[in-house]
Amino acid sequence: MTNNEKVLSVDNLVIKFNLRGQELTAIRGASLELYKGESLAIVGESGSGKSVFTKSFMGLLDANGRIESGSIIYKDNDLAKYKTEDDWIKIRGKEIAMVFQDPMTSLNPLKTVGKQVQESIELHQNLQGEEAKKLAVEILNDVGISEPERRYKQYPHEFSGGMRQRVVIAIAVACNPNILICDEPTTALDVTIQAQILQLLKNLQKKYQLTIIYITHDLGVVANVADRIAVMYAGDIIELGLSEEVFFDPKHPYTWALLSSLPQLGIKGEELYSIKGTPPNLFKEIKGDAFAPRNPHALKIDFEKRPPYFEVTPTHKARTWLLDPRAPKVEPPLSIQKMREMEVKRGERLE
Ligand SMILES: Nc1ncnc2c1ncn2[C@@H]1O[C@H](COP(=O)(O)OP(=O)(O)OP(=O)(O)O)[C@@H](O)[C@H]1O
Repeated sequence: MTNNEKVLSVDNLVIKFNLRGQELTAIRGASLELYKGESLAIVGESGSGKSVFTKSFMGLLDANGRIESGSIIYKDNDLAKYKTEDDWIKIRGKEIAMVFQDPMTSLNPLKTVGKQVQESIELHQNLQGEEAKKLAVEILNDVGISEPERRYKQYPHEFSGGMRQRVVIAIAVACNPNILICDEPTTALDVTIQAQILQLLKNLQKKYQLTIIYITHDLGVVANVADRIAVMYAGDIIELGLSEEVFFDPKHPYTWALLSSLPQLGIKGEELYSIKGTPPNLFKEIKGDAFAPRNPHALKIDFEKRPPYFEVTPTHKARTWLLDPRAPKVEPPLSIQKMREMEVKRGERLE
């Protein structure tokens, strides 16, 4: 985290969808503060609400969705109250931009990639024609596209998947946004290219002073790029902390489960941990801790009352009754304890 200046404050956000006359609560009172220049990863399994949560910052909820309550404060404005496209035009791209998983859905197949970057510059920055073109070539170069002048004139189908994702990132950067949301930006790519794209985003973050939100279901992917991690479960952020706090001292049993299921953390002889059961039905009201039915350590109160956030450190908090001083002491799974021991030893070696 580079400083304490807040760029976005989300407070108690509730988002509902209407589906064939029934109501689904996708986001259940989630709060988050985003600081200038940081990179924050939002992790959680499919359906936990990562996309809905972040799409609401750009007015991109599907037509059957609505913000029921809560606020999203950006530059003294409450985006949760924005209703019209005229309102959102001022935010989308210009202030908050998004890079989606599949580059083909964001690119126009009928326009050269250079033109698409240039149009983004013309729309969002005060530059036109040759000047905009010059900057477009520069940005293509910045995102690691070699021979940018030649490639400017090519069409998306002439690029590989990884190169297309670089173009999509170039278009987002060309809007000169404050916040860049990357929704599973590397899922569709193979492992080596994934690492290159993450490194590229890291470099661009510095150069363009971006605040980045990474959305992913794979904690392993963001281990090296995120300053902070927010863990999402059933439409709420259940743990939030600096990356090393969430990795090496996780407190919520769901975070334990998520971390233990990473193949790279598997311990020889110990069966790979998998999260049993299914996420809760979001059509129904959730009582207590949403993870309780799947939590082998659940207490009676977990089924009755939603846990508040308990502060672990000034930068780390988790919504679990296990952190209540009256709770019995429960040790995290062996793989988590081992990982922590390894980190402590590594720290001692470095001292
Ligand atoms: N238009 C919609 N209508 C009804 N329900 C929706 C709609 N969009 C999203 N949802 C529901 O909202 C919940 C959160 O979805 P969301 O896409 O944010 O999850 P996610 O964590 O991003 O998952 P994934 O990793 O699969 O993208 C899910 O239960 C999903 O089915």
